[in-house]
Amino acid sequence: MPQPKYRKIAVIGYRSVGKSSLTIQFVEGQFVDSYDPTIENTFNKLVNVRGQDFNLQLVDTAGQDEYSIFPQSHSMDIHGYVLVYSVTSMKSFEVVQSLHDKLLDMVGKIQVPTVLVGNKKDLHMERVIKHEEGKKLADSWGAAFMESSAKENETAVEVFKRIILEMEKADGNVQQEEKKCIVM
Ligand SMILES: Nc1nc2c(ncn2[C@@H]2O[C@H](COP(=O)(O)OP(=O)(O)OP(=O)(O)O)[C@@H](O)[C@H]2O)c(=O)[nH]1
Repeated sequence: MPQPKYRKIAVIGYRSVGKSSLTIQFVEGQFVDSYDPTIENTFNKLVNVRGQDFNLQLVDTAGQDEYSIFPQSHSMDIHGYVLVYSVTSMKSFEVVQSLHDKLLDMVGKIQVPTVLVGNKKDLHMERVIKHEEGKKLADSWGAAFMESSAKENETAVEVFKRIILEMEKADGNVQQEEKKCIVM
């Protein structure tokens, strides 16, 4: 049995987009309806993807805006990034673009393993960002894209499995052929 791989993941985005809710849904399997702004929380979870155990450390970061100074700690020892916006908030979509730019500047690379997530997809009536817009942005970054609802366990799990696959790809552990059709 291979040893578990330790991977540290930062969850980043504008305020109130659902970073904590997605992380808690994944780690604890529950949705918390109340809003309690995060300073920073760390969670650990062991997951198995394709027969490999991953010992994940998830850093749920404080909400940022385009004026925030991107904390240096968010670029150190991090293997993958979950960048979150809310499909109900144009502001959060703009902010996630600025955060991505700052992130690349900080790590000094042109690409890092990233999943762009459009959260709150359950709020159909309040949607202002189309699926295609999110996908286009992620494509321009060379990142994976998905929409989620922190109310559903399934999509929260998918977000974190997707970032594991992105990190594995970056490490050369996913065959080219598999990239076209990713089976979870
Ligand atoms: N309907 C719906 N509400 C959500 C979803 N995700 C989060 N919320 C709600 O949105 C509010 C903010 O969620 P949080 O998870 O605290 O957001 P956050 O991004 O961690 O916020 P900060 O700590 O300020 O950065 C809470 O009231 C959540 O219950 C979702 O997918 N659907």
